[in-house]
Amino acid sequence: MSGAMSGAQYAVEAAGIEKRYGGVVALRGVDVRIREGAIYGLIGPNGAGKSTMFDILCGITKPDTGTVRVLDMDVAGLPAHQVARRGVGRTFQRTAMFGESTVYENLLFASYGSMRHSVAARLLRLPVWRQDMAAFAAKADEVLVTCGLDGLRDQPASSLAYGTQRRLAVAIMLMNEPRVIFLDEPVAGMNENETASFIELMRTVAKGRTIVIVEHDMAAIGALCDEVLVMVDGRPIVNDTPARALKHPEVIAAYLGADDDEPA
Ligand SMILES: Nc1ncnc2c1ncn2[C@@H]1O[C@H](COP(=O)(O)OP(=O)(O)OP(=O)(O)O)[C@@H](O)[C@H]1O
Repeated sequence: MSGAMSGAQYAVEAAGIEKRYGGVVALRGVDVRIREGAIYGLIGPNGAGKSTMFDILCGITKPDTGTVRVLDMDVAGLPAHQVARRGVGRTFQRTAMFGESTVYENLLFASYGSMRHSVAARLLRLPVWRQDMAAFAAKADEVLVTCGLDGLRDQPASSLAYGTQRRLAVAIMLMNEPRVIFLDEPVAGMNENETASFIELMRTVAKGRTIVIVEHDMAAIGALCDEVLVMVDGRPIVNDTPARALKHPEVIAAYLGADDDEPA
């Protein structure tokens, strides 16, 4: 692997990651170091091991071998829900939300886990409940504006256009104030305008956060990422800026050999 960038603080550090599924070797020894504040892409042809690596970095899949630290947590040794509670957010390819509920209600549901009040406090409208709800309302207002959803708060989630639903998925994630965000193919299925507006949103959201993206859309990767790791056949090939990584001879050869993506 060549061209790794230097940086003092890493939000994500994984070393020696190996993973097998029965006889299939998905990852053959992958190291990743992602600087705090970076927008970092995992790319490569189909079957390269990107999704497996991504799931390992955010704690959903456990590696067979290797260590993973995110925000100094030992992610490989923690249950996924604990990782999620400690500053790590993730969106999924299939949008996870309550379709019949409004945009605002979806934000409220996402916030219950971090609220302090009991059911009794809510029923009795005790001060602890009022404080939680005031904090929620302030946060929700901020997140709705950031995500361009402030005019849509009372709309059922299922009535939103696909690209807007994806922005709601980001809003839901932002309610828990993640410091590291994992985005799984965020612009897949979006039209050109939706993609452009999503990229704009990600630039805003990236301020003060680290973002890790798996994405097949190379234009989106080029527009967003400071740095990419190109994986081929379970191995890291190059870690560099998108423009330089996509000129690497092994990367060009790997994409030419695949029938799915084009590297430029
Ligand atoms: N749950 C699983 N069971 C068996 N094999 C798996 C499983 N998940 C992944 N694999 C295999 O591991 C390898 C890496 O898959 P992975 O999905 O991580 O690649 P990818 O780069 O994300 O591919 P794509 O771009 O097509 O999503 C592939 O050979 C895949 O078939």
